Formats: sequence, structure tokens, C-alpha cells
Amino acid sequence: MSSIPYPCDDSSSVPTSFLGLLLLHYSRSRCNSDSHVQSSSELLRDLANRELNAFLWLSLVVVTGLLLRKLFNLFSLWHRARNIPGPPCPSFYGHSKLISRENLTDVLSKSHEKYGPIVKLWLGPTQLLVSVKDPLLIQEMLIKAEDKLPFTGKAFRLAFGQSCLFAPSYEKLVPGIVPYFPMIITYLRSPVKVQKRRETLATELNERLLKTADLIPMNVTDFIVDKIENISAKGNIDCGLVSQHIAFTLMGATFFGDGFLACPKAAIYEELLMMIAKDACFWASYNVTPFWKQGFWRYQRLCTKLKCLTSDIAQHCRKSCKLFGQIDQNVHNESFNKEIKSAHCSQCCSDNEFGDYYFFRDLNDHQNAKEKEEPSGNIMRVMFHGCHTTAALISNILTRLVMHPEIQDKVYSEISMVGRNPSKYEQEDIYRMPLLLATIYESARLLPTGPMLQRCSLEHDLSLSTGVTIPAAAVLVVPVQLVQKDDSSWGSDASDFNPYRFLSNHAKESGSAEEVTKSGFNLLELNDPNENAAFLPFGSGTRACVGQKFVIQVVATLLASLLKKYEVRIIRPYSGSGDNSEPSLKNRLQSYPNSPILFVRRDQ
Ligand code: HEM
Repeated sequence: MSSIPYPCDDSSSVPTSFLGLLLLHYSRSRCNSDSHVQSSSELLRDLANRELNAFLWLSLVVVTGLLLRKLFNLFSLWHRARNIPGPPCPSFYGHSKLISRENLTDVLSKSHEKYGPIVKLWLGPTQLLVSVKDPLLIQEMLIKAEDKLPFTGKAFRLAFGQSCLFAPSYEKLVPGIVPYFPMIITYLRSPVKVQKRRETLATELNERLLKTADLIPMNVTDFIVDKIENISAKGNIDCGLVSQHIAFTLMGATFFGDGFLACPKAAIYEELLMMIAKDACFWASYNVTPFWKQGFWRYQRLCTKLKCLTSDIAQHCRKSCKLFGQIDQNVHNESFNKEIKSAHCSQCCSDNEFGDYYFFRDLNDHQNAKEKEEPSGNIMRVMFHGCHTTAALISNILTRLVMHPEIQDKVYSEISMVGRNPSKYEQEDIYRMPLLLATIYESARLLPTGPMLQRCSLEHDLSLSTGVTIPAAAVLVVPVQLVQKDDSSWGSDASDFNPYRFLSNHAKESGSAEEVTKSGFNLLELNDPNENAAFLPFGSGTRACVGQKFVIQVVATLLASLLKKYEVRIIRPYSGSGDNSEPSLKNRLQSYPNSPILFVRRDQ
């Protein structure tokens, strides 16, 4: 009986190909083994070993490639930055030690003095900071570099949720293109859409704010005056705190409507908003979100509480609001009514609460947007930014007025000459008070709310007209405090409080000096402060503040009413600022002077 030959028996056959050789090898090893199972498991193990080896080799190649690329990027960054002037690097870690020892503004001041208008500092081996101090170069840089740094975005995203208004970046990027800031990738959300949306919202916000600016102060002023009377009855007033209350009332009434004034939760809202914002930078400073920390979860609970409170207040104000309802009905009559009809009773934290709240309806028209934007995010962010910056400005102005009683007297005379109704000032009245407006601008010049403007160009190197090229992803800063006090832009009295620098005198030009004395303020004219490129309290370029016009108008109207009623006096010199002569920035959040002041009624 013939049998099918088993390959082991066929010792005479010689394989003609590599595959045949392999098969022969396996068939022999199979034949030599005692069991068929054992040989197949060996085959598998062998295969697994080979695959593992291949995988390890591949990983090694990839990791080496990545490291080489990082190294290449590092050298390329050093190479591209070599033409930017700056102090020599003391160590591999750059100037970080120097910056932690001294105030960054001081370090930059010395460096600019020595190295000129563009200066570089190394924050670490891969982090380059470039500071620009020349006003014209600043303008160019702020227009060309449209991205904002991710850190501040991260801090406030953590606290208040997403807000496209303050989105750190809307540049189109692909992973890997930002070698020095890999975390930036995390923040990217459909960039072109974010940019468009931000622009629409900024325009919308500005238009609406200006419409409301004329109406707010008359009822808000009464409310604020009552508040001041109540606090004054208990003794002197902390300038910083009273400014915060005033700013909060102004912003609350603007964004939520006049129902906000009677809202019982407003006080706790103010406290919570400020507390959460204060801690945001701390929690955002962790590279990896610290889920393992109890404090972080406590903080998250507070953030949820703030969100709920925002929702509650919006609901409360929607019910009781009249003032802005009228404005808004004119603008969006049909759609607004439709929304009111379809509005359903929602619970706390419901997104619909904001969806149909009219001031923010367009800000939160996120149904069509694919980005995961939190509806309350824009409201809380704008509320916080508006309160913080406006409080700083008011506190700064009050402090300047008490330090310069002669200017306060002149502002008072100017206010008294304008406006028929003693308790109500309107837009056109304000434009007839150039000294008051100049006082506001001069205060903002001498003590801006933030010491730095920041930008970065994520995708491209930035070429400036001077021929200097700043590498992509470098941190670009404008030391506003230095620029706004620079002699070359403001004259030899740059550090002095002199509102008259923003005024021009018609009489001088027409040669009739006597007229000035007779008709006084009528002959003073306010110059546009933005004509001077070194005036930057509201930033500049495509990412400048959208609330500038609104804030100036509202603060001026409010101050006119307050100063008409009260004289502001200082009780004792500044606490904590060292030389007792100048208000200064204290820290990131409380950047305003907080000396005790008195509001003394003029009719007493
Ligand atoms: C005294 C009051 C205020 C000051 C001093 C101030 C200052 C600033 C500054 C310095 C910036 C950054 C600009 C830049 O980087 O070029 C900014 C951005 C912004 N401000 Fe204000 N601000 C004030 C009030 C307001 C108010 C009341 C609103 C809105 C109601 C507002 C809305 C915004 C927005 C939306 C941005 C972000 C713009 C962007 O990132 O594209 N600000 N503000």
C-alpha cells in the first residue's frame, strides 16, 4: 500500500526558494520534536519574538527621530533668535532665576535701556520671551501677531468655561507645528470658526454696550450713591473695595439688566466671582490637571456654584428687567418675543437660561456652533474682566483725585458748568467735560490694569520692519507700564499726573489767552488719546479690548454724578506701596490702590 510521503522522510528534495527553505526548517524542527503541539507553540513564540523586535526597533527609530527633531527645533530656535539683542544667558535655564528674583518689568526696563527697543530673554532652554518697547514696533507687532498665550486662556477656561471672546488662539495649526508649546494644541477648536465668531460677538457687544452706556448710570448712580452713603455712615471707605462694588454694580446692570440692582444674590455673586478668578491662576499652573487634590475638587464645586448663580441671576433679572428689555425689543423685537413665548421654566444651570436671555442671546447662540462653548462662559468671563478692570480704573482715578485736590476742584467746576439736570448726565454732557475725560485717560496711562500685553505668533516667524525676525511661538510682550511712562513718548514729565497733556487749548492757538480765563473749559478740547501710539491701557490691534468706548463713557457719566455730590478726600497716605507717594500695582488681581478715603457731601 502506497502512503503519502511525510516531508521528514523526503531527505532528497532540495528547496529552490527562500520560502521553501523556511518551510523545510520548520518541518524539520516539527519532525524532530516529540509532539506537534510543542512545535507549533515554538513557531508562535518565534514569530512573537520577531514582531516584538521589529516593534522595538521601530519605536527606537521613532523616538530617535522625535528627539532629533526636538534637538533640531532647539538649535533652529537658538539660531533664529541669535540676532535679537538681549543680555547674555547666564545658564542653560536662561534668565529664569533673574526673573524670579526681580520684578519682570524692572528686568525689562534695564534690558531695554541697555539693548534697545527689542529685547530677548530666555525663560528656559526652549522658551523665548521677546519684549517690544518702541510704540510703532508695538503697533506693528500687535497687528501681525494675532494669537494670545494659552496660559491665561487656560486659567479662565478652568474657572469660567469656554469663551470664544477671550480664546487664546484662533490660528490654524496642526499638531507638531508648535514645538515649544505642545499644550497649545489642546486649545484648538475649529480655528476659523472661532475667529469669525469672536469678531461677530465683539462687534455685537460693542454696539450694544454703547447703546446701553447712556442709560445705565442714572439709576445705577442712585443705587451706588445709596451704597456709598450706607458705607460712609460706618466710617471711612476702602477705595479699592468701593471701586469693586461700583464696577460690579455697573457691569451687573449692563449685562443682566436693572433687575440686577434688586437681586438678593448679587453680593454673594461678586464675592464668589472674585474668589474663583483669584484661584484660577494657581490651579492652571499645574501642567497636568491635579485630579488627585481635594482642593481642586472643592474649587470645581465652587465653579459649578458660580455657574448656577449666574443662571439664577439671569433668570431673576429676566423676570424683573425693564430697561434693557425696551432696548432689546427695538433691536430684536420679533425674535425676542418668539423666544419669550417658547421659553420654558428651566432649572438651575440649564443652558437655556442663557440661550434666551436677550443681552447674551447672540453671545451664546451656540446651537449652530459645533464648538463646545459653555453658554455661561462668555457671561462670566466678560463679567469678571469688566469688573476687575473697571474697578482698577475707578480706584485709580479716585486716588489721583484725592492726591491732586486742585485737579478735583477744576473737574468739579467743569461738571457744575455742564448739564441742566444736576443728578443726571448724558452722553453729550460728557463730551463737554474734557478735563474729566482727560483725568480718566491720564489715570489709565499712569497705572494700567495689567503690566503687560501678551501675544504670540504660533505658526510663522514674525518679521518686523526693522529687519528683526522673531521666531514662531516666542512669547511676545509689551511692557505697558514702561511704554506709558516713557519720556520719549510723553515728555520729561512722563511720570507726573498731568491730565492737560490730553487737552489742547483753542485760545492759545487763536492767541486770545484772556478768553480762556473767562470762558474756562469751553476752550479746552480733548485730543484723541489713541493718536499717541504709546497709549495702550486697552491694548491695540486685532485683539484689543472691545469695551474701551463703553467703559470710558460709563465711568465718566458715573464720576460726573458722584463728584457733583461729593468731594473725595484721602484719610492717610497709601498703605503698602512703599514710598507713600504713588499708587502701584499690588498683585495680578488686586491691581488697584486701596487707601482709605472719605466721600464728603458738598451740600453739607
Ligand atoms: C477699564 C476697563 C477695561 C480695561 C482697562 C480693559 C483692558 C483690556 C486689555 C488690556 C485687553 C487686552 C488687549 C490686548 O491684548 O491688546 C482687553 C481685552 C478685552 N476686553 Fe477689556 N478692558 C476693560 C473693560 C472691558 C469691558 C467693560 C469689556 C466688555 C464688556 C471688555 C471686553 C474685552 C474683551 C472681549 C477682550 C478680549 C479681546 C480679545 O482677546 O480679542 N473690556 N481689555
